[in-house]
Amino acid sequence: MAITLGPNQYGKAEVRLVTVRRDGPVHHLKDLTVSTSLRGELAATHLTGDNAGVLATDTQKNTVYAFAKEAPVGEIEDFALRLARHFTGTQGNITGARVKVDEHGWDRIAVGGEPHDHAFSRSGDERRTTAVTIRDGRAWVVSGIDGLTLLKSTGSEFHGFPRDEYTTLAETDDRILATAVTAKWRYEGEGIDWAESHREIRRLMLETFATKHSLSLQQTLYAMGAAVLEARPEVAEVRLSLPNKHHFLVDLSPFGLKNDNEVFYAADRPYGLIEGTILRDDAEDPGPAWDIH
Ligand SMILES: O=c1[nH]c(=O)c2[nH]c(=O)[nH]c2[nH]1
Repeated sequence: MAITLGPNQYGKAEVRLVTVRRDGPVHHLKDLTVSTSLRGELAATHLTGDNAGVLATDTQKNTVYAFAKEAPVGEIEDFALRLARHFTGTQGNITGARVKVDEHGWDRIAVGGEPHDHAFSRSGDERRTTAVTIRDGRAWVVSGIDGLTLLKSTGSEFHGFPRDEYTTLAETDDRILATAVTAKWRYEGEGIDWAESHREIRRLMLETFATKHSLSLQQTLYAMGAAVLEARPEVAEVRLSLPNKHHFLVDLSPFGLKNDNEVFYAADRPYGLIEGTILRDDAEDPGPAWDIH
């Protein structure tokens, strides 16, 4: 029985790339997931382990990040074409390349009806939620928002934290702050215009995220909940669960490129998870709180 190598390809899957183009105070965001896959004369590595023709998948990933800095990403079709032509044009044994790019949409957060310069909410994925509990004939309504992803490309710092022998995190006075909001708020009473209340609570949380200069996600969390309680008397308590969706600056210096807060690796895990409850101190106590959430 003869065994042969059939069709094969290799590449880096799902490179998470976020770029911020800074035109003065107005920032433009691109959020892409890029996958590369190369084909060609690759028998040697499979059959003998000779890697002379294997452009490392790590190099393919670096190329994605470096290309994002060397010229504006532009339309995803153009970006994919540039990358695919590069791989097939520079590696003698690579005769085919497939570059897939998914673009994730972001809308500018509206503040006072005007699109914000550097704060965005991701399109899609968001859900409006409610959980109603009847206990001893009494109704408790807890409504909320799930999967509302927000990002600000400046206006966020994190420093002053303790440094022990395990601390490596650099202090920063300008970072991307991104999160996916899970919010639950407990209503006081029932005769409420639920739709209007939801719309206004959402607006208050988004505007606060956009405009509050952040020294920590914890501070932003508190400000978002407090803004709701200050403006909406029908709400007794707000609970927020905010993952810190880290965006790491890509080190482009090995390629002779400077990264002025423009090219980021959007990590999906692990992530910080910041959670908290913001309460009105005169709110009625619903009893064991988790029963109604
Ligand atoms: O806003 C933040 N809060 C933290 O507690 C924390 N921890 C960390 O590593 N980065 C951040 N950012």
